[in-house]
Amino acid sequence: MIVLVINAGSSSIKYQLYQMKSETVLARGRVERIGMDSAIVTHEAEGKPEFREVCEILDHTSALKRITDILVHPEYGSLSHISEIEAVGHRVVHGGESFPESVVVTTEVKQEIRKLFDLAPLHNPAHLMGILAVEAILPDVMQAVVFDTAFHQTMPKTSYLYAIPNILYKRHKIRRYGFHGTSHMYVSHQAAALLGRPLESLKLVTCHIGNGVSCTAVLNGKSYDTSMGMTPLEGLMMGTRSGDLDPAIVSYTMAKEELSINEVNSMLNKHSGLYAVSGGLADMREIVEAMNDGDKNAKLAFDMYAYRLRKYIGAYAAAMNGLDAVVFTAGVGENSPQLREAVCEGLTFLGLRLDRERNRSPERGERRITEDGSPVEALVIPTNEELVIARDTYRLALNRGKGS
Ligand SMILES: Nc1ncnc2c1ncn2[C@@H]1O[C@H](COP(=O)(O)OP(=O)(O)O)[C@@H](O)[C@H]1O
Ligand SMILES: CC(=O)OP(=O)(O)O
Ligand SMILES: [Mg+2]
Repeated sequence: MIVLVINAGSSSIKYQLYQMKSETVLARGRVERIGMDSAIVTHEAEGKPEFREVCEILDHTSALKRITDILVHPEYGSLSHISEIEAVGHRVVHGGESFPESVVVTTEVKQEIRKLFDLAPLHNPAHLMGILAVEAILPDVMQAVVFDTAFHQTMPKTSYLYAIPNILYKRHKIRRYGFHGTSHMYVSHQAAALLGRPLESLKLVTCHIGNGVSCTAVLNGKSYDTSMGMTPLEGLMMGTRSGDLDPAIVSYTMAKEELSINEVNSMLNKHSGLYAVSGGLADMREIVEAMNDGDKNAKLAFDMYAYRLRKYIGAYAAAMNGLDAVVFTAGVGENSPQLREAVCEGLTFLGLRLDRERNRSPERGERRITEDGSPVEALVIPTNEELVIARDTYRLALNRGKGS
């Protein structure tokens, strides 16, 4: 069975085309910097030349159209016709409490995803656009959704409740959900394999550092605590999101600046984080470049970002009463040795001894970046949310009696 996986992030769509019987990736690619002045499209397929273009792509729907065109392109594509795709699996960021596991898309599922728009304003709208765009291009294909929130359903009440009146949880399900769960789950399994130890015996802090950023305390293979909360706004500093702040700032800013609820939400989600502190740069590559050119605001943004990561790692080591390894993953975590160094620098007290050369090596793939014998390890593990989504989609398609 051929399965197409769509991972629509806030600023990118990544996709992979799988032959599931052998779990082979037939093609993969990404559209990055969606909605910015120039988007970057990259695509590679087994036995075909690589494809790359820089063009203007304003929204997720146009991005998906570009992807399906490339998949059937005579020179770069892997399919003769788009109908060869038998199932499509989507990443969906917010599943609330309705979806503890992956499901097949139905009218009700789409309604639920829509109901959660307010709780994941940068993501759920993009996911639904993706689902609708696939419906338009492949009306008969089975679609499944795999939720970022599912892995964190194991968090204890002490982690997921807010210290506010309980009626708000009862009435409105106001609690912490956590996100990037598919990624945190995948890298924890890979970390255990790399360390050669059972996951059930490990205390890990997994750091998913992409455009969105979250850390998870993974205790004995389960999510014990995570930095994102009811929405993907809580926790660490991100590309355009503030992360943690004093909640009183919201009403105070609304009063002082005469802002509406939407305006203040937009400020915290789209105009804060690296972007706000650096004075307009949300992309870590640009931050590092500006910082190396002596830009003081970019340096401050970078330092705050790294400092906050270090604080969370320390807090989670305390939460688990110990730490075996810190795992770095996603766009920044996998590709920025400077950031990893800045985070690890202050963790020697925990027994994490970074090996600078290993950290800076251009090697890709899963690897240790600590010195031999370091009591706490640091690992780089490229995430593979797509593989987890493909497997769940395949399982759901087989359950419905579709091909093999
Ligand atoms: N070589 C690199 N050095 C530093 N940052 C990088 C590098 N490559 C990618 N990134 C950063 O990764 C981030 C995007 O990560 P990604 O996981 O793809 O995000 P998302 O899925 O949230 O869209 C961007 O901030 C980008 O600058
Ligand atoms: C939940 C979230 O922040 O996702 P992303 O990192 O893809 O923006
Ligand atoms: Mg992502």
